[in-house]
Amino acid sequence: MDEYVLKTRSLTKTYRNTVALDNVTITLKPGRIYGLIGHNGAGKTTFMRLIAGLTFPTSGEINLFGYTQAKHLQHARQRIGFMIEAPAINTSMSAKENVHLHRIIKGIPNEELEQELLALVGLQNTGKKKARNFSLGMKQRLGIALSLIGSPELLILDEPINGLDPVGIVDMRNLLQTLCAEKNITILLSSHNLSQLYQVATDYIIIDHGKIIETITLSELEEQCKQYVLLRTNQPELLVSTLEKELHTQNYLVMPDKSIRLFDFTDRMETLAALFQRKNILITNLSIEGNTLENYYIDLMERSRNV
Ligand SMILES: Nc1ncnc2c1ncn2[C@@H]1O[C@H](COP(=O)(O)OP(=O)(O)OP(=O)(O)O)[C@@H](O)[C@H]1O
Repeated sequence: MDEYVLKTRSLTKTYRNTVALDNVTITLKPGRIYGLIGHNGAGKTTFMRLIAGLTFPTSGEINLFGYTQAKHLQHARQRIGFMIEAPAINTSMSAKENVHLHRIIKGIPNEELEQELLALVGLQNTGKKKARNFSLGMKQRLGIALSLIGSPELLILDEPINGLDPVGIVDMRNLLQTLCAEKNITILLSSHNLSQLYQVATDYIIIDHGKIIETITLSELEEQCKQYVLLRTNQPELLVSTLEKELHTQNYLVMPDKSIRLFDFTDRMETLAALFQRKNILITNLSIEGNTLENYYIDLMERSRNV
């Protein structure tokens, strides 16, 4: 079934001399967490502002929950929540007062929602403390609580992790995963740092100079950045049969140059070295190889810029 929350077709936004977003065609499916990754100025905020209706496209189409026409789109936008640029909080008010104010503005009668949302984002015990005295992580979580007031099906968050300390990052990751898994909210969040969103997002959309240069799922990314033991020997057949017989693994590849990539035992180099010595296999290389996330991202950028 072709289920989707959002589809864009050739979405483009130009400012006077700048193409901020260039022919972006993507589909977001429900129940997933999408990481929009790109350097400063890549077009992430512009994309989010377009979807949220904060600015208008120069050309192209936005299809939100099946609606494309301007008047229907505006209605469909009631089903999204967003925190773009700074969280919309009043810093002279407490967390509870902020949530209350936004609930009233949105005309939502359910008062219990206030406490429920504060608990969800971990701010239920902040009492009268004013938001100006909150940590950045607390402010971000309050901003998310505000964007959840209309019970959105799609949540758009611009750099919610940026600037958080390690504890704040863990809290934010847990919150996002809870929202997706337990509240069934599809999430689109941006970051300029791929590793920041690693293990949080299920899908990664890499953007550069306004263009999507790659979309990749978490498992594909893990595959790309997989570590392996690189083995070289002049007895590759013997080595392979030893791996199978002694270590009971077939998780290896023999490369055209007869080197062997072993994807198991990456943390057991001593075991491997001892085994090959015992079996009198002369090893000329035994090292851990593989792309790091950082290298993967840098390579991707370089390749796209050289096209
Ligand atoms: N209102 C505007 N007027 C003119 N140019 C703009 C405007 N908004 C964005 N731009 C330009 O569009 C491009 C994309 O900007 P955008 O803010 O979407 O990038 P970004 O990926 O969100 O970057 P950052 O991480 O720095 O926020 C940049 O070159 C930016 O200078």
